[in-house]
Amino acid sequence: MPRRAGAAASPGAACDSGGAFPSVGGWGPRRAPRPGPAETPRRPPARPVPSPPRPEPAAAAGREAAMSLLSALVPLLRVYCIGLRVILHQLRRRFQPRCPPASVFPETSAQTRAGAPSLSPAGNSESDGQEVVRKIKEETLTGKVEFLYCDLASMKSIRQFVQQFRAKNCPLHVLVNNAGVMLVPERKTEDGFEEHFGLNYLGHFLLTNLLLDTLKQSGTHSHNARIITVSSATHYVGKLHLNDLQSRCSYSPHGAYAQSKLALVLFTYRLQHLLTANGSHVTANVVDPGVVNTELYKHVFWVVKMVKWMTAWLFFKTPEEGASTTIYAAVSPEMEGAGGCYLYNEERTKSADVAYDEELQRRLWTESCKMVGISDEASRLP
Ligand SMILES: NC(=O)c1ccc[n+]([C@@H]2O[C@H](COP(=O)([O-])OP(=O)(O)OC[C@H]3O[C@@H](n4cnc5c(N)ncnc54)[C@H](O)[C@@H]3O)[C@@H](O)[C@H]2O)c1
Repeated sequence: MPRRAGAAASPGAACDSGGAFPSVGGWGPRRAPRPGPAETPRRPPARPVPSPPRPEPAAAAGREAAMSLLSALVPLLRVYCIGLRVILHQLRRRFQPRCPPASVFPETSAQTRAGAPSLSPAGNSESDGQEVVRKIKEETLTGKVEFLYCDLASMKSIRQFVQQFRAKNCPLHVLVNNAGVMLVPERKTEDGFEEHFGLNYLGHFLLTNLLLDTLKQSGTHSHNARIITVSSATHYVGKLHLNDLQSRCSYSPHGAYAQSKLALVLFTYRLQHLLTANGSHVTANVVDPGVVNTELYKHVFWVVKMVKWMTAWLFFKTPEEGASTTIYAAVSPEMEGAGGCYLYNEERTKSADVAYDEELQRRLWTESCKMVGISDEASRLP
């Protein structure tokens, strides 16, 4: 700072001094030689230009620390506020008399028990994946379940997964973009992206785009292929910083998580727009599971962890309850042909206003294509 202030003052002083520092090089206008002392016309002495007050280094550092604290605190409070609102809503619903959610998924159970669809749970943990495969096989008596490794924090791994999947020549009727991390400390993915943005958003952006041809070939007029992307209520308080998507200027884990979830909503709406413009038999919807008792909270502050541990049975949804809207979006006959919806508690609802901003959707899409290295063919479409 002091250097900048000094640098700014010098040229001004030079100009005002009426040639105290005459131009000698080629850049400034040539001037007549300076008159000698006898001929010097009487001019009032040049007034020194007051340089801007220099901030004390300690004060500046203090102000900077306060600003960065504030930029971490605001997203934190916003995320906790929206979390509390969702919890209160869940609690009210829990004690409301409702019809049992019985026959929402008759198709699924029939299909899976008959062994019709094959499933490819994908993830970055071989042991967890094999456990999922074992459970599905146990419950559905179908052998067509195979775990495929895919690390969504690595563009290379995503490309390898897609290659492996395509080599199987299987149709793809439902793609669920579910993986996510929350409130991780500031760190980068293998490709150098901020982890929330890189994994939660860009990973799914690339995966979906690479699988789009297979999805288009699998969907039909009466049975559209479906893309379901799991977002979160935190998107309502998210801010998309198009000029700083990697949170380089200031990092807040809460802000970064909320931004990644808002990006997923913007992405889904843009994707649906492009699919419709293309006449594809594929739909894209976005799901908010609510506040669910899962491993997602492993990076929260220990006090919050304690509170969660004591109260989750009352305030949080079980993983099964949390998954129900995703399953509804994936198989419900009511959702056949419906795209561009934000679903919460198995109902269509409104997402944040900013998510409907088509210009923002378009700009994010273009930027994302550049980041993951795919061509933005959509840029030619309206
Ligand atoms: N739990 C909640 O309260 C809540 C609320 C809103 C939204 N969500 C969203 O629901 C989704 C599922 O989260 P969850 O609550 O089941 O949490 P979870 O931690 O139990 O599950 C996250 C999943 O993501 C997978 N994953 C993490 N990193 C990965 C990587 N690099 N590559 C591939 N897979 C990876 C994990 O293996 C795990 O299966 C997330 O997108 C999350 O943001 C959860």
